Amino acid sequence: MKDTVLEIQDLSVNLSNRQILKGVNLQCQQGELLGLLGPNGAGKTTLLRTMMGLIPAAAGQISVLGKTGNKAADLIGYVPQRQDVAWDFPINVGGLVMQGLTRQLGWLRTPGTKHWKAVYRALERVKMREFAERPIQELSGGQRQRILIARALVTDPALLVLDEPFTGLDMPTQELLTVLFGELTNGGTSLLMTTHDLNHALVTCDRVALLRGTVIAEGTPSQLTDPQPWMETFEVSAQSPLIKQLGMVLC
Ligand SMILES: Nc1ncnc2c1ncn2[C@@H]1O[C@H](COP(=O)(O)OP(=O)(O)OP(=O)(O)O)[C@@H](O)[C@H]1O
Repeated sequence: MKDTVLEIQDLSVNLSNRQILKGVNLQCQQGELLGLLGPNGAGKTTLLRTMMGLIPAAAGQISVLGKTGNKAADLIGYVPQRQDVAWDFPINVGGLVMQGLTRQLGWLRTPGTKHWKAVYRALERVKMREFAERPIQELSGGQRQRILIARALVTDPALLVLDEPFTGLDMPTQELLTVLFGELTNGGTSLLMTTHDLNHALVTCDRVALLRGTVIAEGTPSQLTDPQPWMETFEVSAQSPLIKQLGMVLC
C-alpha cells in the first residue's frame, strides 16, 4: 500500500467572518494525481492557499508526510494560477525559478552553485533548460505554465499543488503537461490540481474530489458514476448538458 502524503482532517476556513470551507477531509497518496473539482467560489483556491500556510485555518489539521504547519508547507510546491503572476516583472526564467528556493535561501543570500544546479535541473524536468536566460515577458502561456511548475519543483517537493494548470492552454500544450504529470507521479511525486475541465480530469486523474465548501464526494472516476453528487456540487439538474456529458465520459 502506498504512503499517505497529504492528510486534511476536518478543516474549516473563514475569510472576512464568512465560512468558506467546513469539515473538509481529503487524502492524497504517494504518486497519485488528485483532481479538485468544483464551481466558481467553491473554495478550491482557498483550500490550496490554506495548505501553503497563506491563510490560517479556523479548525482542523493539514499534514504532509506527518508534518504540520510551516514544515508541511515546506514539503509542498505551489503553482498559482498564471494570471496571479506579474509577468511584466523584469526577471529572466532562471531568476523566476530561483524564487522557489527563497524559503531555503532567505531573501538576502546570494545563490550558490548548488542552487543554480537545482534551478537548471527543474528547468530540464519541464523541458525548458534553454530558456534560462529569456525574460519572462517573452514566454507564451504554455511556457509560463511550465516555468511556474519548474519553480515549484526546484525544492523537490513531495506534493505539487497546482491551481488550474490547464486553463487557457492549447491541446498540444495540455498534452505536454499531461505527459509531465505522468512522469512526476511515476517518479513518486503526488499532485493535487484544481480544474474546470471535468472531462479532462476524469480521463487523467487517479482520483477526483468534488468540492463545494466541503468535499461532497471523492473517489476514482469509475466510483463517481452517480450523477447526484455532481448535481449537488455544480447546482445543476439531471437534464443539464454537464450531467449528460459526464454520463458519456463515465460510462
Ligand atoms: N480575501 C477574501 N475575503 C473574503 N472572501 C474571500 C476572499 N477570497 C476569496 N473569498 C471568497 O471565498 C469563496 C471561495 O473562493 P475561492 O477563490 O477559494 O473559490 P474557487 O473555488 O477557487 O473559485 P474559482 O473556480 O472561481 O477560482 C468565494 O465566495 C470568494 O468570494
